[in-house]
Amino acid sequence: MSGHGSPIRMTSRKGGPLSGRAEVPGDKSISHRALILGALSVGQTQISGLLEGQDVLDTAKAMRAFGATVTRTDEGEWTVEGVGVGGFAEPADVIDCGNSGTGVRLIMGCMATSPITATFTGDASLRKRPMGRVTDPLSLFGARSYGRAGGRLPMTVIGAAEPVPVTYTTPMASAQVKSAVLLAGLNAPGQTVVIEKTPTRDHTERMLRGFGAEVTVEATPEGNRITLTGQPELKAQKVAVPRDPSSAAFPVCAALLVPGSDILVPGVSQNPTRNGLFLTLREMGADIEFLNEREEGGEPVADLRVRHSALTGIEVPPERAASQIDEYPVLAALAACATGTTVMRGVHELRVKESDRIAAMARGLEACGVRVEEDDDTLIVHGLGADGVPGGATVATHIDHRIAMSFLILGLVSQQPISVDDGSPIATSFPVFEDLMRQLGATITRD
Ligand SMILES: O=C(O)C1=C[C@@H](OP(=O)(O)O)[C@@H](O)[C@H](O)C1
Ligand SMILES: C=C(OP(=O)(O)O)C(=O)O
Repeated sequence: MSGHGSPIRMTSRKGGPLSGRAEVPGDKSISHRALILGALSVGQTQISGLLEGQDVLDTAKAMRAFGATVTRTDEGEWTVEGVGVGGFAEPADVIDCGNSGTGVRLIMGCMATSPITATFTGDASLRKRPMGRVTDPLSLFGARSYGRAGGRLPMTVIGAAEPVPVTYTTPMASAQVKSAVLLAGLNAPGQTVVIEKTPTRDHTERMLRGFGAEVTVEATPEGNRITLTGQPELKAQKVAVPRDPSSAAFPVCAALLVPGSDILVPGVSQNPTRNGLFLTLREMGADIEFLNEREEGGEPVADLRVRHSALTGIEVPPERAASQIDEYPVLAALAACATGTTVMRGVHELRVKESDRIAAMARGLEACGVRVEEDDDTLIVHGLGADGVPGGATVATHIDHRIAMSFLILGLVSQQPISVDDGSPIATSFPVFEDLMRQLGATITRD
């Protein structure tokens, strides 16, 4: 049974300014996709800068179970010897995707149009998350699935022996759903179409093109219409993974909050489907310079110079939600130290992440002395100003890496230290978080 190791209680407290370079690891979304598309290609894909977080390591293990050869060199490069589109073997055992929604949903997509059966599970957090959002469209290709009530893991997917192509409008803004449909479409004859009302991260489309698939994107009144031509031969590639903007968010917000700080965060992806937080922070008054803007691995990147700033609460435009969806927890923590109120609407999707992130942030902030309001789709944080957050609480993280990191950042400026009951899930996305923050000068300890 998939588990979750012993809890690691962690505490952060006030200290001096942060300075230096924060070299955050590779992008998690791109890392999953590089392994998956490598496995679906012919030849040897070479990946540099892969995020070696547990979520991605679980995807690497899954790709081996479907027949790909995945290896790591001593220099930290990864290679994937692929089996080609339609070449997946039936795994001999249950596929355990750990804590990763991206891993399980994308992998379900890419096996659903092959005549094989696979059973998926995950940790206690992933087993609570809805899978119907991917198995519903996968059934249109001819796949069948059997899971627990509410479309929960463990779940068995029986791939379609004679898949048909699909046209599907995603009912929620989700790159995981979009990607699952496109990956399933790879092994269906003809054209598979995904229509999304709100644009979501486009790494699957970019990388599919990079591996040789034909993918077109057309803006229509209904939203983006993405068309994939099925059964291409994907060719192995060299992939350079840019640094993860969702991980960069933590040192960036820490530097904005801690007086006197001045840090450089190099090589961070600035893909417009991912950069919402940086726009929001600037509107709040953040001093962030975007230096040396360039292209790396098919993605726009920049070096961010971030200095301590006085911040003001804002109303975050709801149409920006998809482009900063994973950054709301740390934004909520930062908003607690702004002057005035920060209103975050259109954020219902946060309720079905590793935890219910609206509830987890609201309860944690309240425990730290911050007034919040929430409804199904909204989180409102009443800022207490730069030195105003009392802290002095232990916050429940609910097996959610981003909740843990967000409160450890808040503890760097609250009047009393803040503890999290379990920092172990941080290793799913940002295994070097503690070391990196300590090197910048932050005081974060394991109790
Ligand atoms: O496709 C991806 O790589 C991701 C999509 C997002 O999830 P949704 O598709 O559920 O919005 C995001 O929250 C997740 O961290 C990564
Ligand atoms: C939501 C996240 O990941 P996933 O859905 O892949 O578990 C995240 O990393 O914040």
